[in-house]
Amino acid sequence: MTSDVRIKICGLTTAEDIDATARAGAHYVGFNFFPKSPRYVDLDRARELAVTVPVGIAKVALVVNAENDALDQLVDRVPIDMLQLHGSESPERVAKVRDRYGLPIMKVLGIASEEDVSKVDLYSDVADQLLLDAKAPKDAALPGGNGLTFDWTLLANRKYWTKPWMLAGGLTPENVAEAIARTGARQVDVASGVESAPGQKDAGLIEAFCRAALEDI
Ligand SMILES: O=C(O)c1ccccc1NCC(=O)[C@H](O)[C@H](O)COP(=O)(O)O
Repeated sequence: MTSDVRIKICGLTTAEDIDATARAGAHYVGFNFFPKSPRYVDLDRARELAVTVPVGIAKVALVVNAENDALDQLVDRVPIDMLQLHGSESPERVAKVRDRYGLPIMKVLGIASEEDVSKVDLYSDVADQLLLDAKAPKDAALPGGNGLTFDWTLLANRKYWTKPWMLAGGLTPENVAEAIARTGARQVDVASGVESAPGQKDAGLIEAFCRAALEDI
């Protein structure tokens, strides 16, 4: 028996990554357009990869506080299905991006406290999905993809949320089943937890992650 948990593998950079992710049964692939990331792909590379993604797997573009010019080029050149806003975009900015491109928006919230969790309400009317990730440390070079978990008990007393949400932050093949069981997440996202080195995806780890996430426990 497999569960109905949906899986996003983020920061794919090669054709082999796409192949491994599709074979493992993931539901979303993420392309990272943050230039400082070890997972960064430029528009040409992203386009080459995106056109090979099997139908039925959603192609997500991860951007950080991107301006319209950059988003215009991205959306024009790369056939994506969803935008992941991973910066400090306000609810107003999220609404504007959604209106301008007509694409579903996944807004990321960095979580380290109850107050951070309460921000879900601020974005529920303007985002199509929310991604709850560990808040990056103040001195971190990257706003995400740091392999850090957050305190999952912060999600225990949440009220009913109206939009689908995804759990991220430090997930691995070893802890993803526990994370799902403890938080009730129906969607999970991983970047560094399925890599052999920063930015290098490992097909065996992708397979193990998906198997563990889809296992009914
Ligand atoms: O992965 C990156 O390099 C990155 C850079 C800038 C912003 C976000 C980034 N990753 C975001 C993701 O979607 C990750 O999957 C998420 O933060 C969880 O990362 P990890 O803890 O490494 O699984």
